[in-house]
Amino acid sequence: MQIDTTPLPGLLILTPRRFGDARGFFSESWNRKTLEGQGIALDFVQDNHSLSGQLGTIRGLHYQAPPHAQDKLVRCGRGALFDVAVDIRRGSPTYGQWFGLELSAQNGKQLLVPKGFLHGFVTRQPDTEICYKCTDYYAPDCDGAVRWDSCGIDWGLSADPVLSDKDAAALPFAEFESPFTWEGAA
Ligand SMILES: Cc1cn([C@H]2C[C@H](O)[C@@H](COP(=O)(O)OP(=O)(O)O[C@H]3O[C@@H](C)C(=O)[C@@H](O)[C@H]3O)O2)c(=O)[nH]c1=O
Repeated sequence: MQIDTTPLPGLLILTPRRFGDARGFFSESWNRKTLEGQGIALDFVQDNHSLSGQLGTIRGLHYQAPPHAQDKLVRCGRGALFDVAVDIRRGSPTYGQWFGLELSAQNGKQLLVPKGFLHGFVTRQPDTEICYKCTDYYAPDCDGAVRWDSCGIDWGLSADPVLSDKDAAALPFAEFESPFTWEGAA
């Protein structure tokens, strides 16, 4: 697995090796033992998969608060998306900063989004599927959202995005009080 850092401490890009042949390719998108050897020890307990039909669909920006905060390993199963994480660890040298990366079925890249980050994405192709593993179970009482257009993110949109009612009504970043601290970061 190739591991690349980003400008935001703890946010990593994981690119699995692909073994190509006449049928296509094989790759290990997660291997606990291998990754532990590379300094990433995580216990994933839930695997999520969603489909967004329309190009320009945004899901986000989401987090789960402690005690059910989640690390997420995100990849694209079909199509292409621009995946975004925002540092919300109070006291972090990069608090409030965002990083985005194209994840596609073709490039196979994965974003490892640790606890203490908002996460969201915009689809860059119709019928795009996202798959992500999480280190804690879904906990609706700890579910939180910040408005997609309140963090200065360049989503690369040429029209209004498709949003859920929940995401359209989310709190702007300026009014958001993060439950995460830099000191609490693993
Ligand atoms: C996230 C989640 C949702 N659900 C249910 C609740 C709801 O009825 C339905 C749709 O939920 P949402 O609208 O929150 O789905 P969605 O907007 O796709 O939410 C996801 O967005 C991305 C960006 C993330 O980072 C995820 O952690 C998650 O927050 O699915 C679960 O049963 N388990 C889960 O883990």
